Amino acid sequence: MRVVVDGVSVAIDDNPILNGVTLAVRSGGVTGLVGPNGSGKSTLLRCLYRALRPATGTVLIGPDEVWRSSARQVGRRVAVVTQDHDLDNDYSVRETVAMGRTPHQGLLDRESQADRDIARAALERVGMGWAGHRVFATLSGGERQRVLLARALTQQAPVLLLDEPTNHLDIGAQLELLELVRGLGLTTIAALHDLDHATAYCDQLVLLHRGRVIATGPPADVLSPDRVAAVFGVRGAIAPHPITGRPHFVTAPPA
Ligand SMILES: Nc1ncnc2c1ncn2[C@@H]1O[C@H](COP(=O)(O)OP(=O)(O)OP(=O)(O)O)[C@@H](O)[C@H]1O
Repeated sequence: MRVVVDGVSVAIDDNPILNGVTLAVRSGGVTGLVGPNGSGKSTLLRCLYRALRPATGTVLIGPDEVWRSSARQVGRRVAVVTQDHDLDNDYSVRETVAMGRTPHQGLLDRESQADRDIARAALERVGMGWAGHRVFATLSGGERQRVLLARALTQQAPVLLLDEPTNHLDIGAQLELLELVRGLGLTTIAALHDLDHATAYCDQLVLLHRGRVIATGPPADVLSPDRVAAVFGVRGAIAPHPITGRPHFVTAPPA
């Protein structure tokens, strides 16, 4: 399912946060949102999952404008894993993952066997099948992150939004999660800090700087040494990976 953002601007307390952001994300690919701290990545994602209404501009998920759709309609099309872990409750892991079925259920519907099967399969898929009975808030940060991905998969939405999905994960789990996400075949948009992961796992990158899109395209085009120096203040280059031979981003402090 395509995602099209057209002229989206957001201001908070008169401070411009996003400024005329326009981009198109094709169906089924992985798009990385990259940019320095505070460049607007999370804010843009919030506009996509209907948590924040832009002052101007439109967001299309498939054929429908997000703010002309109900939260429930958007919930069937867009699943999201954010950094905000709600720990102020004692929901079990199983209950947390089952919440992903909400957009598919009527107000008075009870959880069906099919709902339970979908949730269980998602939990198994992220390697957390053993944790169903645990209280979500008692899990480690990395375990919680995987459970929230399972909840997103349980939503069975064609578009997956991820805000720093590898945060809290050890290096092996980071690569495992990125491989898993790539293999899902969903239209995925992920805010990523690690430019090497962005290079290795994304079909296209969107580089944000001070709320504006500076460049979009394949990682090797977007992360040119000049642009990386101008935006991040470091020396960076894409070179063949010594193990895989595939493009990989390497960085060095300023000369
Ligand atoms: N509710 C808010 N009130 C005031 N300023 C905000 C609010 N939300 C975001 N901002 C500001 O908007 C800018 C963009 O924030 P955002 O979280 O989108 O950036 P980001 O690129 O995701 O950053 P990071 O990489 O640090 O997570 C920042 O300067 C932030 O301080």
